[in-house]
Amino acid sequence: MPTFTTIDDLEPAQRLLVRIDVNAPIEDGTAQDNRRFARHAETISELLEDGHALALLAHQGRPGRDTFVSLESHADVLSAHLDREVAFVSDTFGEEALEAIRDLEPGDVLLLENSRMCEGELPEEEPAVKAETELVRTLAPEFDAYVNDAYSAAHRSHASLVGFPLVMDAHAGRVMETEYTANSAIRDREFDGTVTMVLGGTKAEDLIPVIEQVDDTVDRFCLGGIVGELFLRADGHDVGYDVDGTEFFDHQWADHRETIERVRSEYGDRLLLASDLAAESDAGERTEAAVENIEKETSYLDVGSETARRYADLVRESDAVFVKGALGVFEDERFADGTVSVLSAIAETDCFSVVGGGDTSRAIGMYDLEEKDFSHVSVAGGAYVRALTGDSLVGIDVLERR
Ligand SMILES: Nc1ncnc2c1ncn2[C@@H]1O[C@H](COP(=O)(O)OP(=O)(O)O)[C@@H](O)[C@H]1O
Ligand SMILES: O=C(OP(=O)(O)O)[C@H](O)COP(=O)(O)O
Repeated sequence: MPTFTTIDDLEPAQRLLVRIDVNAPIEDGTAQDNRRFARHAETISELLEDGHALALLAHQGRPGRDTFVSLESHADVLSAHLDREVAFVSDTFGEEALEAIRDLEPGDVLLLENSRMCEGELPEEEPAVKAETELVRTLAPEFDAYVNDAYSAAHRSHASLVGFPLVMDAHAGRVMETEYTANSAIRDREFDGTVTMVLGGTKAEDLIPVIEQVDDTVDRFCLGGIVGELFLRADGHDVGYDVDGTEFFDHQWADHRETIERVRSEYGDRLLLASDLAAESDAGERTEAAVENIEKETSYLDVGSETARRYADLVRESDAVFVKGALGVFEDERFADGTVSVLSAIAETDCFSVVGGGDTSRAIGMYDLEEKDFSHVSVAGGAYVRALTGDSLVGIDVLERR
């Protein structure tokens, strides 16, 4: 049972600072809808119905990446889900933001600018240090209470997530509460039979520690995506290198090479890698190659069809399956085979299954799969896998410590 308080414990009609996580895929500078908007919209609606006035705090991307953009378009996506206007101010805690915050009336909702554009939000530091940042010190006195609904970012010790609970009344929102309950139940559960974990996506730093920490529970790991390509590089294949200006591989390889090589040699056959990969041909079509024949200058965008079938078969034989991260760029139909084959195989069976990741869980809606065919679909990625390992999440720790 969680030991944090929730929005049920709020006094009526308060001025609330609500941390949500609408970190989303970006196309042409604009936020694309993912499941996070709909889930947070439910918390927001409930708070508005209770007569609160809300300022929403959120982040998008990381400095230096293409996805590091303003939250202006996020306000539009959220407005569509809420069926009411979400005002936006292109400032987080400066004069313009404070003016907009002070104008809030009960029932109003205002989205503040990307918190990662503020000094002090990043990097990861102790909550007590974050509580001293200008962001926290300026915004806290403007509100009666802080609500953290951003479960999917709760593994980050950033100011907007861990600073406020140290200096003001703070509660968990509905997404925080439901994800915490679901993911803790998974963590505490014992499984009979074969447990498979499918790991992909872009963030090796989040996934590699997980492999070692869930070692007792998980029988085999099926790897794909950028993370899988880094492991293929460790096997000496010509893949997992940055080409065409991509910035996925070389810095992750520099940071995690030793761990990747160690995990690869320790886990041997329990760690399954792609035997073929798919890329885009000059004619714009999907083309495939066995890993022995891949070329260093090609950008690979999905596992190949032989690998997709093999992973899907392993999923069908499993009693529990955990997925984090896509096996390819599923947003493009040509490169969705790996991800969709695995998800469809899960949906066909009655195994216990959890699919996590803000991007990955989006594939369920995009490819006409139904949420009811999965035991739990988490809007969190890194936070969910960390919770699976039994590690606590700092954003929840600070709520519990209150
Ligand atoms: N080979 C690849 N090249 C580029 N992007 C990839 C590749 N494989 C997977 N991806 C991308 O990984 C993203 C999901 O990764 P990530 O953000 O780490 O996971 P999540 O948000 O689901 O936790 C997908 O949007 C997908 O496009
Ligand atoms: O999308 C997120 O994480 P996820 O991709 O692991 O689900 C969170 O918003 C955290 O973002 P970050 O991984 O840039 O710190």
